[in-house]
Amino acid sequence: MENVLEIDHPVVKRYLSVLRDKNTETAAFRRAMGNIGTILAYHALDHLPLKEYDVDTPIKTTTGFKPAAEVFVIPILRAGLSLVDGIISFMPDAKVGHIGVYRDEETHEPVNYYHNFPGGLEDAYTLVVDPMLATGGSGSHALKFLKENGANNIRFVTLICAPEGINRILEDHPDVPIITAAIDENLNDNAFIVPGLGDAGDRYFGTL
Ligand SMILES: O=P(O)(O)OC[C@H]1O[C@H](OP(=O)(O)OP(=O)(O)O)[C@H](O)[C@@H]1O
Ligand SMILES: O=c1cc[nH]c(=O)[nH]1
Ligand SMILES: [Mg+2]
Repeated sequence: MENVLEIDHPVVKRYLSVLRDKNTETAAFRRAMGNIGTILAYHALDHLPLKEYDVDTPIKTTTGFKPAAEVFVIPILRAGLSLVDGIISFMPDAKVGHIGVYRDEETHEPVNYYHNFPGGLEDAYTLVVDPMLATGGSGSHALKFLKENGANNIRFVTLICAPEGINRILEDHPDVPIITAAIDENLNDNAFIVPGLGDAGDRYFGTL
């Protein structure tokens, strides 16, 4: 699918299996999220623009590279926080902003309750992060809000997607590539991803 990268890697498949397993305890769930966050970041940053500069090795001067844009990581609270440690361990000087969106449990519509973004969204290379892309309502809403605040170079980083959520983002935000570890079957009557992993925020924070 154009604009969608579904990572196909044996180690990712293993971490995903740990995350999906309802018997996985909080500590192991957190570890797997952290490790997979790093792999997602590796792929999400594979088009990060670079600029050249001179590096003096002990032997001679050679060409070095540094990002031509600042990297911003914007988790959608709460569950988006679960991937942040893994992402910033790969990109330690990324700036982290926050957007709070929860999905109303009855209507499934997104509700925005908080935001705090670093200055300079216009020029940043921005990763919007949420492990679950279900109906796509929360993700689409967060992307619209970020664009209204100036962001214009955005990637959506997610662990597990439903086809419904992918279609929603592709339709509402055709300029935003999606990086994911899995595209699952569909949504159930409660708009949960099938087979999914259940409620990512509750499992990561131990609030089940
Ligand atoms: O694609 P959607 O249908 O909008 O569903 C996905 C959203 O649901 C979950 O958040 P939730 O509302 O459970 O909030 P939480 O992160 O605080 O647990 C998840 O982390 C996404 O943000
Ligand atoms: O499957 C789902 C859908 C929305 N939010 C989750 O945490 N899991
Ligand atoms: Mg939740």
